[in-house]
Amino acid sequence: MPTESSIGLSSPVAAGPVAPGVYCLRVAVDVPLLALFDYLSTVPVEVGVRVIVPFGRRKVVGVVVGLPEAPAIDIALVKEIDQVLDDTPPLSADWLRMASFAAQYYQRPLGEVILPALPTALRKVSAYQGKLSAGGPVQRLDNRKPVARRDVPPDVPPQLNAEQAAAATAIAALRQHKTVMLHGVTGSGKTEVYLHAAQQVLARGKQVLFMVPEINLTPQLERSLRARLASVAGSGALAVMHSGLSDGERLRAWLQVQRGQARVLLGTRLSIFAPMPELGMIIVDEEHDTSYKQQDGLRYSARDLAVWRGSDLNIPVVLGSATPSLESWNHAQTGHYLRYTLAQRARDVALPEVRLVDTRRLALQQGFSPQLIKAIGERLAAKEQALVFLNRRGYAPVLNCSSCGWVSQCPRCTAYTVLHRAGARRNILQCHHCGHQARVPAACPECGDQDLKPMGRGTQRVEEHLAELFPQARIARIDADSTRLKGSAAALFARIHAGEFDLLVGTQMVAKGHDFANLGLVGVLNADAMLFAQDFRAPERLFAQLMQVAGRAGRHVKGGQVIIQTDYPEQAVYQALIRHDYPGFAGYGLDERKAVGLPPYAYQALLTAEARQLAAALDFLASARRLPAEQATMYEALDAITLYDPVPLRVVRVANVERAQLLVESTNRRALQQFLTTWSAALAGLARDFRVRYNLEVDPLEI
Ligand SMILES: Nc1ncnc2c1ncn2[C@@H]1O[C@H](COP(=O)(O)OP(=O)(O)OP(=O)(O)O)[C@@H](O)[C@H]1O
Ligand SMILES: [Zn+2]
Repeated sequence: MPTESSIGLSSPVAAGPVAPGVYCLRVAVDVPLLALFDYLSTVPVEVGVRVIVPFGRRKVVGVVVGLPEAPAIDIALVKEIDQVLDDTPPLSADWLRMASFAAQYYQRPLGEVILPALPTALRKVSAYQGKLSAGGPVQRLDNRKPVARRDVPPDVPPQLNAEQAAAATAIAALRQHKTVMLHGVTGSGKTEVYLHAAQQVLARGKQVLFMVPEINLTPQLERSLRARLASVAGSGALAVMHSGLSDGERLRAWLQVQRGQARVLLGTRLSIFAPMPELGMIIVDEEHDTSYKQQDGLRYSARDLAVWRGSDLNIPVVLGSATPSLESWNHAQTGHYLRYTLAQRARDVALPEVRLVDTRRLALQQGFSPQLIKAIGERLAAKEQALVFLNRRGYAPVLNCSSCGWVSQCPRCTAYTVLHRAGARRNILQCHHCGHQARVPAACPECGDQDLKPMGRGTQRVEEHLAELFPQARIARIDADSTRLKGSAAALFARIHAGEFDLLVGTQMVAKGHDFANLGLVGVLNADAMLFAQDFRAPERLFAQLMQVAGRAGRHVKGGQVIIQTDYPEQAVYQALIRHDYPGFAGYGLDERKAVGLPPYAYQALLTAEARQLAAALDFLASARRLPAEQATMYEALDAITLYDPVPLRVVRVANVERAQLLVESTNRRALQQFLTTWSAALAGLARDFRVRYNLEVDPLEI
């Protein structure tokens, strides 16, 4: 019973019964390919309502997306729905428009967009039927005692400086859609600008969606938001949504915003799909951050969807960053986005001095230059905190036999295994690609020599060195390993902010957003690793990362300093950093992209195939590449499209699966979209023939 159209919503107005007392519903369910199916109902049901329907031998939850006059197939074959779920308001027309746009743009069936966006309980048959369902998840939640109110005493907002005031006033004055880029150097007080603009939107009775890249940024921000917004919108006006919530917490937040009880939603990328009936503004903080891109399932960019949703709802969207993505910067340069600049730090402090230490001719002590060691010592003596940044977790990236050259390798991946300290005396080898773990061999598996040595260093080893160098210092390590448990990142950051540590060692987790009050020095180790990465966005990302981490220094204390150790001090990235020159770096980057026709001057899609054997993946891609020339409908669009040769991924094998990719490019976004729609429809059948798994990613961030 699949219908003809796989996407596209029909009119929400009931078409009237197909027979007396019988209504036809078009329902989206979470299955691949044709995700819309027709059902009959004996009661009229609105578009946007969830229903339980029979599907094959199962029952599933679906969402009504259309009310056709007649089913697309023989009515005798059409089944009846099982149950109407009316314990939440229907998904609104604008919400469904966004889902439909995302489905079209990212080449996914509508049902695979709509249903995964809902809290689990709202899309689970067992939550509604069976012994334990007790009136359904919404009623169960509503029956429980209300949540403890988390009142935070109101704070006194600082007097905005002139740049902040200009930006906040201009943003708050917008009464229709405009995308505003708030380009503010690190510590320039972008948060205050958001808060002031948001307050005014709330005062007009609207809701605000405030997006941040990562969960570990939310506690600090959550507190300021509660403190600041209580007076305008009442306490309890804030809901928080991120992937670290339990199913119940997520459902609660969803209902609070959908019912309009919560006026502000603070959330990570998934919050772009929150139902907000009175949405009046969307704020995307650190808009350049790659966490806004979902990396599996529907591979959407929450930032891009935010701009789309804002335009669809005709409301302003604010994109804030010290280092905007080149895509967004380009829009600002061409006048497509409004731009406000905060060039000064908000407090009475200057941007930190950035110093490059040329490590080519230096004797390093366990990876540290004498300059960095001296600088750390001085900060500690002055009772300030210092941070050592190294974007590599574990003890050492590889274990090596010094007599035969053996290196520790993952048996399932084309990658080294990383040496980790798993306890006081216990070391393990761990693969960062598939999670595979192995004991550390007592002797070299190749030659039997016992002299196995860790090569290079990760955060654990740096922590160990620092403890030797500065035995008095209280050291905290912040990386994915030290913050694995739920809530532990928030707890660790709380202790750091409370001044319980003198020295911090961390990966990019510490780089973002945090307003450290007592941090005077940032030291950067091994930044060069990213300098020569193949990905064309690597320099942009390195610059952003270093600028962000540098920006943690000297935010409240004077004389902040950043020391970057490098073998390539003359590189453009580093030279721009010394000058804090984002516009210069971005201008240079955009010129380069333009010269070779890369985004934002071209649009891309990436077809990735996975198979047991690389050859199968490559064969599939080669056939996929030939398809268009063989099919007349696709051939027409081909003029504007470039299909590159299929190539193996850099890390070819992960968990015994081999991977290859095919890049599709066009300077014409619409042509690319048209092409992808026809092409992706044909790919599914092809993949079945070749027995490969594949995914098609639009606007890929990594190639
Ligand atoms: N007008 C102001 N007067 C005094 N202090 C201010 C003012 N505005 C903001 N601040 C303070 O300045 C500090 C930096 O602000 P904030 O964290 O918002 O910077 P940011 O622009 O988000 O920086 P980053 O991009 O580095 O995260 C905070 O401690 C904030 O409380
Ligand atoms: Zn592995």
